[in-house]
Amino acid sequence: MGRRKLVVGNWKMNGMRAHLDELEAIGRVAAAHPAVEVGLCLPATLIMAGSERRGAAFIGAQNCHMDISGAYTGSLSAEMLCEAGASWVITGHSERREARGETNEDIAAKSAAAHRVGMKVILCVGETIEVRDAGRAEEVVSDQLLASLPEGAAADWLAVAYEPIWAIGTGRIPTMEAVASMHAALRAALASRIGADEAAKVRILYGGSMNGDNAADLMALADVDGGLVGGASLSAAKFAPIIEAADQRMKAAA
Ligand SMILES: O=C[C@H](O)COP(=O)(O)O
Repeated sequence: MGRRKLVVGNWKMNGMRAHLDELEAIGRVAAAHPAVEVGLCLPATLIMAGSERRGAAFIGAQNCHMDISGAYTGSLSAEMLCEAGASWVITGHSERREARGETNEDIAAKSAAAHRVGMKVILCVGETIEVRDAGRAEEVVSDQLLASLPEGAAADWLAVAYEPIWAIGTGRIPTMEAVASMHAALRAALASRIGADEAAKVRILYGGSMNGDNAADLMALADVDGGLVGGASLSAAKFAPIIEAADQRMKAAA
């Protein structure tokens, strides 16, 4: 049995209650493509309302704290997000690694905290353009993955998202060969830690300027198991072709 494609929108710091109509429309697209697992990682303010109108899409969060509770003004625990309706959480997004100084250790701890309350995790990794140009992308990103991988990582609760930082929101993506090679390297890195059988079940998503024009090519690559989508997930009209591309690949592989 192959890996089920996973297509997740990351709304980042976008979305007010007025956008819940769009979320509902995405939930309907998800319902029309049950072979694909579809989700939306929302700003925390929309998680509760979004989870009531999500249709067949799951709702996720974009970050969580590593502790259960405590004096952390402005932070949210995994348990709080889960109670609000989030079943998944993104950890290690480059926008938090860079701007918030999150370390690999923080990310492993956040991922473990989410798992402890029964949430699933999308763990993000990716290289800068300087690292890519220096020809060190696979080595650096594989090391980053192993350093931020939580204890006991397993395919039933952890997915990985490869997001080249220079491709996020820029309209640029790596060559298909580079994406294929990176995803294979990441699976090999996972295998070295959790064993080849388990690594073969982990879904590895591509993220960074994925859209309706490039999704089919990206998802046709052997180790690309879906996408983590920013800008193109904000409307059902732009997100639907990506979900459809994933559905086509599921049908082609069946
Ligand atoms: O989490 C999503 C990624 O950062 C990709 O964002 P983007 O699709 O807007 O390039």
